[in-house]
Amino acid sequence: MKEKIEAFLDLVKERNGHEPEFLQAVKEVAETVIPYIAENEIYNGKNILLRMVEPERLISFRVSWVDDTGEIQVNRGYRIQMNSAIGPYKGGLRFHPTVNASILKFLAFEQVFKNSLTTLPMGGGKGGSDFDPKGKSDNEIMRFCHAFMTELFRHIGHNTDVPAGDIGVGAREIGFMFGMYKKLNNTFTGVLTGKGASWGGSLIRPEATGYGNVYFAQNMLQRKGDSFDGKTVAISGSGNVAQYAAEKAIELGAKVLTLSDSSGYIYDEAGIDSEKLKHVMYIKNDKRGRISEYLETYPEAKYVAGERPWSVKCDIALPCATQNELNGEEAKQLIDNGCICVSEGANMPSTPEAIHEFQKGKILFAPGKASNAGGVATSGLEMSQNSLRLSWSREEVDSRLKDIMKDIHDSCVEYGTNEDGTIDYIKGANIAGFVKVADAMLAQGVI
Ligand SMILES: NC(=O)C1=CN([C@@H]2O[C@H](COP(=O)(O)OP(=O)(O)OC[C@H]3O[C@@H](n4cnc5c(N)ncnc54)[C@H](O)[C@@H]3O)[C@@H](O)[C@H]2O)C=CC1
Ligand SMILES: O=C(O)CCC(=O)C(=O)O
Repeated sequence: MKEKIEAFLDLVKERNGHEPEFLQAVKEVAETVIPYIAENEIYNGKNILLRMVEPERLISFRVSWVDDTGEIQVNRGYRIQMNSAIGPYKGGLRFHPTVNASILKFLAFEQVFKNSLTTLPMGGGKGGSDFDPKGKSDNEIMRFCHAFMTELFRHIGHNTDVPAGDIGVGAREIGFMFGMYKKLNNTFTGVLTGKGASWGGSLIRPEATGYGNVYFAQNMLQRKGDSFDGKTVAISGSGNVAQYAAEKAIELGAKVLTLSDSSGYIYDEAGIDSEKLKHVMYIKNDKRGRISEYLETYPEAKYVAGERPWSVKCDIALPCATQNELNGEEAKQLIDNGCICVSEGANMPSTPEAIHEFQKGKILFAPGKASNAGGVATSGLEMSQNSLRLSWSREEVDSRLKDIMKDIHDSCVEYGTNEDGTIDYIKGANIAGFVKVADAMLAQGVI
């Protein structure tokens, strides 16, 4: 089996050798899915995984725009349409200077499995730009988003490809892009999700990824007779996912100790309570400042520049910032400090070495493609509401989100139970996500 997996990975490497993040994501899936394919006759000899690692379409385009000084800026835009076997391409747009084809291909590949896990009919895609929103004025953001959409619009549509937010793309950017799409197409459709509530957005979508991650962790803990109540929680990031993971953890009786950004982390020993979290939301969402500014209002907290929060003693860790933000050494430190559960809010935040430590330590570990699927699931619910021309209440959407996260958890248990009764949530998520897409691909023939 080892040789089979290596031969497959060598082939993928030959074609994508310069794409380390993509190869990392493929390796993690191949290690669990290839043995499953070998055991299941119907998938044998069909090269399904080889087809799944090749995007159906990869679009790259120039985005020219004028900054506030009158200078012309040029960025690169992308949309990766990875797999449409079970529904229209669906997945976020990331605006960050590190964006490149490797990062977007890893995200699009993960998205295919994640969307399949949600039980909703969504294929997988991802896109974005190497545009850096940091320090840009609202007008510059608007001009960039408009310029980006003047090309993207011809590749997407509410039945074709439905983008949404990701790092650097929130409600403000979705608004600007939706406006330009509507103008160019002269149609008001649910072509993007994450829209404002008064113009087609779903309640709870902003909260959904962070809440969903905590619901997933809650399911893992409940299975062991445990809960969030009274637990200490370390969270990385301070953006959309981190903020709402913190909100839900606090609501469930946990004490949130940390938040971070790319410059460092804050550690508040007394706990970041609801009021303090509101202030974080003001710093990050309104002022668009740095997490270190927390100390201007709460000087009793500590700020550690240039570090990540994983040396802080905690019961539960929720990495909610970005890929490869938790390495093997940090994973060891978390376990040595008594951490019992790691649930990924970000996409692929744990390095392979970190995952190895979590598995060796036999602690609860949820891979992002399962635990952060609440965001895209609620995007799926936004698409349903748009089609029905209805808006569901907060309670209705939240209750569906909870049910979906429980279904995803239970699918992971179904496909990921080891002989000793422990659950390999990585294996469970990969196989459960694979089966639905593979069955659809088989039914649709070689296309
Ligand atoms: N927004 C959503 O609905 C979903 C987001 N995700 C994933 O969650 C993660 C966070 O996304 P959002 O919160 O939406 O983005 P955001 O733009 O709202 O926040 C990103 C956060 O990550 C921090 N960050 C970025 N680069 C960093 C670095 N190199 N080191 C440390 N911190 C860094 C930023 O300072 C910020 O706090 C990403 O991995 C994203 O792909 C996953 C599922 C859905
Ligand atoms: O809601 C969506 O379509 C995008 C979510 C996303 O980008 C993700 O799950 O990583």
